[in-house]
Amino acid sequence: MKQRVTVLGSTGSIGTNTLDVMARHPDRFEVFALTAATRVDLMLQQCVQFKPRFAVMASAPHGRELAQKIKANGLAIEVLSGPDAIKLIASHELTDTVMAAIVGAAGLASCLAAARAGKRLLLANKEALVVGGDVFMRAVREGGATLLPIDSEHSAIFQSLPEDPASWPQRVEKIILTSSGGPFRTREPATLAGVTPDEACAHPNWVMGRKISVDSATMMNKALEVIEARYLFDMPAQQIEVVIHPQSVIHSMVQYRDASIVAQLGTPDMRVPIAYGLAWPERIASGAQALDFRTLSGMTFESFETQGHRDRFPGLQLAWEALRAPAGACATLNAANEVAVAAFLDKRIRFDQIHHINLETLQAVTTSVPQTLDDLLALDARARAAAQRVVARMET
Ligand SMILES: NC(=O)C1=CN([C@@H]2O[C@H](COP(=O)(O)OP(=O)(O)OC[C@H]3O[C@@H](n4cnc5c(N)ncnc54)[C@H](OP(=O)(O)O)[C@@H]3O)[C@@H](O)[C@H]2O)C=CC1
Ligand SMILES: CC(=O)[C@@H](O)[C@H](O)COP(=O)(O)O
Ligand SMILES: [Mn+2]
Repeated sequence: MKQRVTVLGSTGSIGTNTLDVMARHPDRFEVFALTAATRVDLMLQQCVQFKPRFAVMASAPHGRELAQKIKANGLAIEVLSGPDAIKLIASHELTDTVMAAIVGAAGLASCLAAARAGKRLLLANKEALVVGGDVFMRAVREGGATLLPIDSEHSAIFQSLPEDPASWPQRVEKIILTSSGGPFRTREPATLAGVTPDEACAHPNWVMGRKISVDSATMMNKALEVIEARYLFDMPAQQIEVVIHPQSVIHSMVQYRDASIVAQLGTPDMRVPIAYGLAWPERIASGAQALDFRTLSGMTFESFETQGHRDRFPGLQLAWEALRAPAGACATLNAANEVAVAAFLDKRIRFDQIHHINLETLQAVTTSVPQTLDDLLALDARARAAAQRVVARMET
């Protein structure tokens, strides 16, 4: 029987790559539902090609626009709108697999719904786990969901770990996350105040959405990934390390107690971890090119402690600081960062101010240990309001 897949965030970079992989295997996969926020015309094209049972837009006006176009094209697809509709199809009894590819904490509620409904949950939406933390992982356990990482580093780690999670604490010395260093790896820290959103989004190796691209440029992406690894693999924060590897060939590594290191390598193409998640434990064609070692010019590594990286990327350290604080600190950090990145992309603040907003918000918001989705959403809202106040002060 075919896997019936729901793609949350189907119009984004991960969403379109997911549909690309699925289209290569019509015998294995069918699209059950698609969701998007603003790109109605792309959603319509996807509906024409994949004929899902449901198409969901995040807001009612976009839902109405899509419904008109679906009707005009004579398609028999049910159009819904709003966050509750996204939750509904993420947990629908007729879907087996949910690709979580909404950007930001906006994806948290649908991830939790899929987890509680026991779905095979393919997690690209790292912010949902950073915000959800233990609440998220509890929902996965209690719902009996299968959680598979899509983030390239976490897919690499998952592929490099032994099959039995019970053996990880005894066997694993540490996790080594690789980071490209982004577009500003060699840039003088003092000049970062003047960079534009387009410069920040010009990632040297990966083509991605604008929010994650800015995160790569500040290395907040790696901070979020440290927190993501902490929860996904139940790994103490002090056993997670970051090394700068500008070529993005090694996607991450696991170091074992005997000093052996196991890594996953490949060209920088998200269709590889997506195909792995869709087919796991099997392997299927992804459409990506394999590495050609005869033409690979080299692999290099830089310590975070050298070449001014600490000054260039002050945000990375916040991951370990947030993980040392009460659990809500990770949600606060994420909310601040989402607000700061949006303000930078809107040209309301400078690039170097992103870190100051994150730091100040972390200091301003007192955190507790959230127990429920409502607790998390309330904390997220409080942290966003605090971050907006810092942005407003910086704008003037
Ligand atoms: N891109 C990549 O290579 C990687 C991405 N990730 C993670 O995957 C997630 C998606 O990233 P990416 O694909 O780059 O992002 P994009 O910005 O390209 O896509 C985001 C998707 O989410 C939808 N969306 C945005 N806001 C909302 C909302 N409030 N409610 C519902 N849907 C919404 C968008 O709809 P619309 O476009 O219609 O407005 C779009 O479909 C992020 O968490 C990112 O960190 C992780 C590893 C690699
Ligand atoms: C493709 C992917 O998983 C991104 O998170 C990517 O890793 C970004 O690269 P850097 O954050 O290492 O620059
Ligand atoms: Mn990543």
